[in-house]
Amino acid sequence: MTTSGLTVRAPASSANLGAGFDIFGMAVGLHADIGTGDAPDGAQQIDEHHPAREAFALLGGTGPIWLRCNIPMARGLGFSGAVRVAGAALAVCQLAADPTQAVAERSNDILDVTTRLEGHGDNVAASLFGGVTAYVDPEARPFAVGPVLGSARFVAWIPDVTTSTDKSRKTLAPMVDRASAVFNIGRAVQFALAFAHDDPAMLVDATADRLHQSARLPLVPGAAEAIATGVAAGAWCAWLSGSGPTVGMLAGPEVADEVAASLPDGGHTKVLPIDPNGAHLLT
Ligand SMILES: Nc1ncnc2c1ncn2[C@@H]1O[C@H](COP(=O)(O)OP(=O)(O)OP(=O)(O)O)[C@@H](O)[C@H]1O
Ligand SMILES: N[C@@H](CCO)C(=O)O
Repeated sequence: MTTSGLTVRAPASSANLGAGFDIFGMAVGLHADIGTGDAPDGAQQIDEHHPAREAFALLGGTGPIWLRCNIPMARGLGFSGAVRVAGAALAVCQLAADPTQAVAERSNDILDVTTRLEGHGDNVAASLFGGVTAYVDPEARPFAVGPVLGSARFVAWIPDVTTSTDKSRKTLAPMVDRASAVFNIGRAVQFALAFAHDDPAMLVDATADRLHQSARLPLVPGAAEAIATGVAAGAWCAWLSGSGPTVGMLAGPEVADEVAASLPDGGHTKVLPIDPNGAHLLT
């Protein structure tokens, strides 16, 4: 809390995780803080057109709000999902008799409003609940994340270009063939089983995809190379993060820096933890 207001934090997210298009999400250690009252250093007041403000207003929030955020926009790291979740969560805290319980008590409302605003629930489920999630309409199903995969590092290769998620979705074919559907179902199950067994070996090849990556990867120079190079350097798996342009990968903590160092020019890298917490009131 600031001296005169409330502050809510929500993490960035990587969506799809390969085969789980519009389903899987992973919260990662970059954050959007949104608050009422005095804005701290580095924060900006946000206007009525901002995605966070829309979510805040839809859940009954009133008055000026500010944003402080280290999530890059339009890079496939769930900026819009995180700020919408933080805005919606701030509204329920503002309205609650006990703000400390409000995000948990009204998580269904936050998920519902932010999914409608986003048009898909994968990013917001991860930003709201933390960890690794499956959005199975209309609910979010958090994965159990055991000690081995809980200590994994999310290595991000973040190109200098941006991708509009809305525009990118419109370029995807509306129909998929049965073989591609079967391929993706198998990989998505494999990915979920890797977490159920806390077994990184099962992640190998689990992020292959035939629903969206083949259309999107050619639009990002260096992205296919980043996937191949990261896996060759020791990452268990790699995928196009959300609609891109970022490539995400999971690696053990002992090789994560080496994986990051191997990635091609044309993007900067970050080595981040999986964020286990999701949206919460900062104390
Ligand atoms: N100040 C603002 N006012 C209005 N809209 C904004 C503002 N800041 C950001 N946005 C909107 O936020 C969205 C961010 O882009 P987009 O949803 O494509 O990327 P992202 O959330 O970072 O990535 P992804 O969902 O692929 O992980 C855009 O729709 C942009 O118009
Ligand atoms: N599932 C969404 C995620 C966007 O971050 C997409 O791939 O368009």
